[in-house]
Amino acid sequence: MALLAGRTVLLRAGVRLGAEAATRGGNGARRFASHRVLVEPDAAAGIATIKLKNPPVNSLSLEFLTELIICLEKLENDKTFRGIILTSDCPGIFSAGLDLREMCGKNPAHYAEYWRAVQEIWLKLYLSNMVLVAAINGASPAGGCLMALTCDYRVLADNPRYRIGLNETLLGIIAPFWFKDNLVNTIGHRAADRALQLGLLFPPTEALQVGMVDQVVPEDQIHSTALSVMSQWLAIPDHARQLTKSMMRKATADHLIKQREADIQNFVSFISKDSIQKSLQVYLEKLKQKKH
Ligand SMILES: CCCCC/C=C\C/C=C\C=C\CC(=O)SCCNC(=O)CCNC(=O)[C@H](O)C(C)(C)COP(=O)(O)OP(=O)(O)OC[C@H]1O[C@@H](n2cnc3c(N)ncnc32)[C@H](O)[C@@H]1OP(=O)(O)O
Repeated sequence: MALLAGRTVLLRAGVRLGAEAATRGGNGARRFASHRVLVEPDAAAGIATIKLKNPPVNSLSLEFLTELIICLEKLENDKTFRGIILTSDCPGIFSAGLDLREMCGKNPAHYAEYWRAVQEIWLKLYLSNMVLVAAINGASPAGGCLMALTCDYRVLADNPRYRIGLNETLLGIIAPFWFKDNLVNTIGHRAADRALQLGLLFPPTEALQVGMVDQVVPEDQIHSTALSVMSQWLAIPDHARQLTKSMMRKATADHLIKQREADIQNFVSFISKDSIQKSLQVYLEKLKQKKH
């Protein structure tokens, strides 16, 4: 069982926490990994590196999101850790965003369950008491970008194929208001207005210019840079940093929390429309045919 938004929910079949590996790392810290979320703890430094491993593209399926939510809950409750580095184990891809197959051809109850999990991961990451550094080592569209935007600092590997942004309009869908709020808080209103309407995916140089990421570094330096940024952030006393983070983020998170059920209903009715289903299917088909 896992706690989702204060409710205890049964994990769907297939998400078997019993299948977790729990071993001790070299420094004595407990190392745990589910199928798709690898955690590399450095207890001495108080840092855990989370590696997303849902090949081929780290799309955020319901099962993957559920594993990630559980992993974050565990880390948040473990006083050993003060910081998380969020990165990918899939070469060239940070995350392809929400799993389009969860939003196509399913029933309203499924859409509602899925959307609640999407809200939950965002709230968990955005309101985390820990320092979150995104080491973005691959393409990061839509929901992948959103995950990075929840972090306190973003380092992007310098590769023109690693584009980042909220490209929802290109799929014929709309970024929800809380995706938009998170983006506005990061790059400002004018840049967000343009980026959202055009569904812009920024290559590294432009992402840095617009403020979507804080640093662009050669690919082989991404982890060392994330570690050095982390040590700078961890030098700040936790209570002062955490209260400041909460002061900066609470209003944005409360905006969603207050409208959570209405947001789920909006999503379900929007995504169930025939025209939206058609757009998503066409987009998925294009992705599949790209290779042929
Ligand atoms: C008024 C009320 C409003 C309420 C709100 C309403 C709506 C909001 C709803 C939703 C918001 C959604 C946000 C999202 O995150 S949507 C997802 C957007 N993601 C993308 O556009 C990325 C698509 N993928 C890519 O561009 C490329 O795959 C990528 C650059 C990531 C990697 O390229 P690469 O060439 O390496 O790999 P591919 O060959 O393209 O893909 C391999 C394999 O994976 C499948 N796939 C890719 N992305 C997804 C995905 N997001 N979901 C599911 N599956 C994906 C792809 O089809 C290939 O499959 P196969 O051919 O091997 O079977």
